[in-house]
Amino acid sequence: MPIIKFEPKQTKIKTILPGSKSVSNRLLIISAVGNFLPDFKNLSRCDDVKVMFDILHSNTNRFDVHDSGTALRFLTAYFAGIVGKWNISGSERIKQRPIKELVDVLLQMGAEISYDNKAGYAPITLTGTKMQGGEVELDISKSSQYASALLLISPMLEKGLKLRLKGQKRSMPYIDLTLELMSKFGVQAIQHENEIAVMPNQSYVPSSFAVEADWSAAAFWFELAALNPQLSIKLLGLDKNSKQGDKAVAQIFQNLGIEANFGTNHLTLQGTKSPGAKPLNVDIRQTPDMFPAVALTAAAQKRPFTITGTANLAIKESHRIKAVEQIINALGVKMEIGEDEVTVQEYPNAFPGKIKVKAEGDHRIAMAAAPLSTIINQIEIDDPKVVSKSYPEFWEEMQKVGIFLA
Ligand SMILES: O=C(O)C1=C[C@@H](OP(=O)(O)O)[C@@H](O)[C@H](O)C1
Ligand SMILES: C=C(OP(=O)(O)O)C(=O)O
Repeated sequence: MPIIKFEPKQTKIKTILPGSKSVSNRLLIISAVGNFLPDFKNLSRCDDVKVMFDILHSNTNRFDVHDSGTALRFLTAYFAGIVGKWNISGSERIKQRPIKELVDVLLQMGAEISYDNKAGYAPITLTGTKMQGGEVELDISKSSQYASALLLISPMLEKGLKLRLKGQKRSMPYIDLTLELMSKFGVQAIQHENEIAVMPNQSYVPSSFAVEADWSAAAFWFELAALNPQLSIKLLGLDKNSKQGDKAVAQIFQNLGIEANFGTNHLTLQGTKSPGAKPLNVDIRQTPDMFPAVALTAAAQKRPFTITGTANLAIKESHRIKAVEQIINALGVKMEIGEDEVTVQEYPNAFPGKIKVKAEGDHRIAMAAAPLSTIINQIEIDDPKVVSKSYPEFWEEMQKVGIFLA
C-alpha cells in the first residue's frame, strides 16, 4: 500500500489551484445548450470535467459518467431534451446516487426516461424530445444539482421554466453559481423566495470565459496551514468575490486558527502557533464538500467539534461520514453520528504513530488525509490516485511542502 510521507521542505509555498470543477462543468453544458464551441481558459483538467467534455463531444449514444454526480444530473437533463436515444451509466457508486426527483420532473415536462436496473438510479435510457418546460415543483433535499441541471437546460424549453423548490435547502450556493453563470452568458432568471423563473425565448450568447480557481480544492491547503503554523501558503487563482459557496472555507478556518489575507493575485494562509482547543460548531449544509477537511483539521488539533447539516454526506462519492469516522477512529478518537450532525467530544489518547486510511474511492477523503502526514509518522492509503476526480495536480503540488507518496 502507498504511504503518505512528510519530509519538511520549504516553508514559503506558492501553488496555483485548479480551475473550479463546478464552474467548468456548468460552462460545458452552457456551450452545448448554446450550440457553440467552448472557448474557456483554465477549464479544470479533472476527471469529472473530462468526462463531461468527452460525452458532449462523443459520437456514441451510450455514456459512462464514471463517478461524477454533476455529469450524471446535468447530462440526464440535457439528453432528455435532445432528440435521439441515449443511455447514461457510470461507476458502481454513481449507480447508488439518486436521480429520481430530477427524472420525475423531466418526465412531467414530456421526457421519456426509463430505469435499466433500479428505479430512481442510473443506468437510465432516455428518448430525447423537445420538452415544453413550464411550471414544475422540484424536491432538492437530496441534491441541489437537480435544480442546476434544469436551470442550465432551461433555454431548451419551449415555455421556459418556473421552478418551485421544495424540501430542505442544502448546497444552495451551487444554485446561485448556476444562475450567475447563466446570466454571464445572457440568460436571465428571476428568483423570488423558493421560485426561480426563466422566461422563454432566451438563448446563451457565445463568449470566452476564464475559469476561476476552485475554492473546494483550497480547503486542503487551509487544513495543511492549520496544522503547520511554520508554513506560509500563497494560493493563486481564487476569486475573492466568487459565487462558489466554498469560499466560506476562509470563515470556517478562522475558528481553526487560520488567518487568510487577499493580496494582489493570491490568498495567503497563515496558521496560529497555539490555536487552542475551543470547541468548533459549524453548519456545513450549504458547503458540504468542506466536511472532510474541516472535521480532520479539528480532530488533528484535538478540538471538540459539532458539525451539523451532514445528512447528505451519506450520498456523495463515498458515505463521507463513515469514511471520515474511519480516520478519526484510527486516531483513537470516537465520533458520534446523528441524523444530521456529528460530534467529537474528547481526545483521551495520544495519536498513534501509524494509521491506515481507506480512501473509499473518494477524492476528498484522500486529500483530507494528506495533511495528517505532518503530524502522524506513517499513513498508509489504499488509493491515492482518486484525487484526479477533482484535483489531478494534488500530489505534485503537495510535494512543494514535502508531502509525497512512497
Ligand atoms: O452543483 C455542483 O457543482 C455541486 C453541488 C454539490 O452537490 P449537492 O447539491 O448534491 O450537495 C457539491 O457537493 C458537488 O461537489 C458539486
Ligand atoms: C460531491 C462531489 O461531486 P459530484 O456530486 O459532482 O460527484 C464532490 O466533488 O465532492
